[in-house]
Amino acid sequence: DPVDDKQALFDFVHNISHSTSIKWNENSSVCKTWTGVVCSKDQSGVIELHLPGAALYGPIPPSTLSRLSALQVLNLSSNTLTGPFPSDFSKLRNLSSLCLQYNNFSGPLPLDFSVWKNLTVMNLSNNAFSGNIPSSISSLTHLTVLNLANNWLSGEIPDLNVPSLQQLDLANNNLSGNVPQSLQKFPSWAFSGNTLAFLPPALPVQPPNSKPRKKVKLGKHAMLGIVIGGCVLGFVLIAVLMIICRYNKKGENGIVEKPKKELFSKEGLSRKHDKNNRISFFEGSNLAFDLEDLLRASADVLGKGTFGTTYKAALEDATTVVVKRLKEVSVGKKEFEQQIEIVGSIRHENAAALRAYYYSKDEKLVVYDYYEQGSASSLLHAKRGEGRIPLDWETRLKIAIGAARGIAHIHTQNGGKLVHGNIKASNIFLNSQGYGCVCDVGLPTLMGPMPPPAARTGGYRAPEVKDTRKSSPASDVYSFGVLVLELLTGKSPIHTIGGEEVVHLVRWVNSVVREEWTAEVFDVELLRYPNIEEEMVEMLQIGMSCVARMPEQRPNMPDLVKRVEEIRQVNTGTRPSSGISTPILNTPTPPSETAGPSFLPQ
Ligand SMILES: Nc1ncnc2c1ncn2[C@@H]1O[C@H](COP(=O)(O)OP(=O)(O)OP(=O)(O)O)[C@@H](O)[C@H]1O
Repeated sequence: DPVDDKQALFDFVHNISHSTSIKWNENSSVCKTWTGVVCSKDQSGVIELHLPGAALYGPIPPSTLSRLSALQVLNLSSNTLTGPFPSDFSKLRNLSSLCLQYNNFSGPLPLDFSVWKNLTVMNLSNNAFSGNIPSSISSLTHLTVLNLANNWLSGEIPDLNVPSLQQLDLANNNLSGNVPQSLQKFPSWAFSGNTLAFLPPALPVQPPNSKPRKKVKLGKHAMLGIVIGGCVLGFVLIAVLMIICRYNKKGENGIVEKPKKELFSKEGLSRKHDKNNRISFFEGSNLAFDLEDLLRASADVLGKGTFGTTYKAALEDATTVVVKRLKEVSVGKKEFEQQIEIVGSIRHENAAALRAYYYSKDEKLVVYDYYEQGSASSLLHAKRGEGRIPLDWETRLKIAIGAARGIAHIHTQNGGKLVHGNIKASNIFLNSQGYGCVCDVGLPTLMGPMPPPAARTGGYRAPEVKDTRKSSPASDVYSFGVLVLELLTGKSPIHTIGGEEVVHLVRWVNSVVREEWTAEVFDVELLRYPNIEEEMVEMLQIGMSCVARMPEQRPNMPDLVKRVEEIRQVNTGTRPSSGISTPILNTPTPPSETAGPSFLPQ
């Protein structure tokens, strides 16, 4: 056994609060029996340490793990580790994979990443790291995965020109400025939840003429020509300026309008619109503007989704709306209008009202109210770590109840033929009563065939759905189930664990429940609320029934509404007084998914 490494691990585990599942016996072989420890072939040193979800709590004791000089893989994800990034990790020169996601680390990232020359996977997401992204990351020439999402990182993104990089996620930070050219190849969701611009490459600056210029003597005629030419140009410029000033004067009062930030036009919203095409408003929308107003509105990009770019637009009359610029609309104008009329007529407190639309050859726009509090996704995942306001159980319950009611209502529309087709946490907002409210109804039917499940939507999409246009009520139920599991676990439908390993939330929940570690599935943020154990377990059972592999085994929406509404009523007054004990439920695994990885090695 590597004696020094064994001692280092011992010092670590004795100085940190941890779960009882770490069974490290001093008298047994560290290489053969210690949970989560992997040694080199010749057993001369510990090369991997995997302790995800091991209830590690507090700062990493200094001079413990940093003594594992041969360590290559360190996975301490999904714990409650706090404090700054451990500075002594700089001694772990052989690290190739560093996974500290889903903890409460805070403070700046280390300045000098060049010490970890072999690093290929780095996941520091879902912490409270702040400050800038260090440019020294570009010295990591083997880096393939970089995930810094859901932190408090700010400032500009340095030009991380790492050719080996294959996966990048910087979403939900406070980053600003332009996305460097070298990173624009990554999908836009990797940058969402920041204030970033995707600017085209700057035009190359003409190199100064290397040849020494010859001094040319100008003759008298040439000088006269230049003076006259200069005067004419001056007059033209003054005339143009006067015309511009006149044009900008408003009415009689002579006030010149302030220049506006016309992001729509900058982003390329076509000005070649057909004069005959007007924005059509739906009943009760209280909005009145035309395309010109929209073009003049100052707009911020909220994100780029499956259907196009979404903008938050502030109109001149101080109204704020959300405008989706749909790309790849495959249906013609008539079909578009028929479909959009169905969606636009929906009025339900749990379905976001479609306020207006615009259809022309070049542009297709849909307009919604702006939901200030953000989506269930941002409430759940943004800014994990210190300084975050946790999403309480009451709100999660209300999100699920509202979403269920909204989806159930959608399924009754158009003679029972309407489906949502894209239920996901980023499409659920909070209505004025704090209940879930479903947005983006029916958009998939307007689009061309969508590509096979991309990482961002795949986690919500029912296994039988190969093309988003072919969604069904049962596939909406599946997506709702994933949303429920996301609300319970605080984890995204697809996330990485151990860096290289992609985890499907549905499989993970199934495997944890099967292993009788049910309490481990719940979001640590929920553990602070007393007496909600039974409610969470009920919700878990609901979520798991929705994600059954076979569509016919899933419940229908009206039944689901009843079940989620009953969670509170049933448990009122009968809730246990204690916290969570393990195991609290031993549910037989539904025949839905194959087993996936669990958080702790057995
Ligand atoms: N009405 C709205 N009010 C506030 N934020 C919104 C609104 N509609 C969308 N957003 C936010 O804007 C961002 C981009 O939305 P968009 O719908 O384009 O993409 P998405 O939800 O990430 O994916 P998808 O296109 O598959 O729905 C998301 O963060 C979303 O939550």
